[in-house]
Amino acid sequence: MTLLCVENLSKTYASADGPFAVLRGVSLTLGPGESLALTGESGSGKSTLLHLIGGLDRADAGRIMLDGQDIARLDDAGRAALRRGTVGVVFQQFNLIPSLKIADNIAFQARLAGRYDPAWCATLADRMGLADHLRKYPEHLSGGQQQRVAIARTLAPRPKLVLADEPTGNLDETTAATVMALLLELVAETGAGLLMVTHSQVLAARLQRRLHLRAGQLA
Ligand SMILES: Nc1ncnc2c1ncn2[C@@H]1O[C@H](COP(=O)(O)OP(=O)(O)OP(=O)(O)O)[C@@H](O)[C@H]1O
Repeated sequence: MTLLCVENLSKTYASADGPFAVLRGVSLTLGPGESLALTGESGSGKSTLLHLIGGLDRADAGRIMLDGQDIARLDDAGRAALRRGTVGVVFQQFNLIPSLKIADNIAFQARLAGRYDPAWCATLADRMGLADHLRKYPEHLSGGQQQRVAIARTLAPRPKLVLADEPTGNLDETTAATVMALLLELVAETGAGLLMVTHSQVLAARLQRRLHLRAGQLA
């Protein structure tokens, strides 16, 4: 089954100069285990598209089928369940919870989703090189370590689809490469689909497919 099917999606924002059509009939599909890079100039609507797919915002027209469900037809509880368990999101900002130790940050999303698996969380921490940091708080970790925590947290509930928005944009080149390699490796192992926004052609080339967003449409 197709994991994600986006059909003819449109989104218009109100601006001071009148309505601004960010997305104008965007369609794409993604299967389980597939990875897709989404590139496009700044302001081309990449983050908007990711937010719509993640159920964080609503489209004006078109349809998003995720895991066989039309997400526009879900009620609030259904959308919340989708955001917690089916879809995992990694942003450029790490968004860790400062008052929670690393172990609890990693487990947070999975616990919310009722899918906490201690052995899998331990594996993620291990693979991410975080095993020695589990009792620390986020402020005591480097940027690269914090982003690895954020990725582990996203993967902990075993989402079927991972949405990543410039996930290594805040890291230096070497750290970014390491973190990206881990992300790709673990996503591949879980069999999730990956849709990643990036400005980097080098990163985009590491994914199986690539789409470019221009003037609100995909090329
Ligand atoms: N909530 C909003 N209200 C009004 N306009 C918005 C809103 N969110 C985004 N926009 C506008 O929509 C356009 C697309 O924004 P978006 O963040 O999706 O672009 P992007 O391709 O992700 O850009 P970047 O690569 O710089 O992150 C921009 O012109 C932005 O100003």
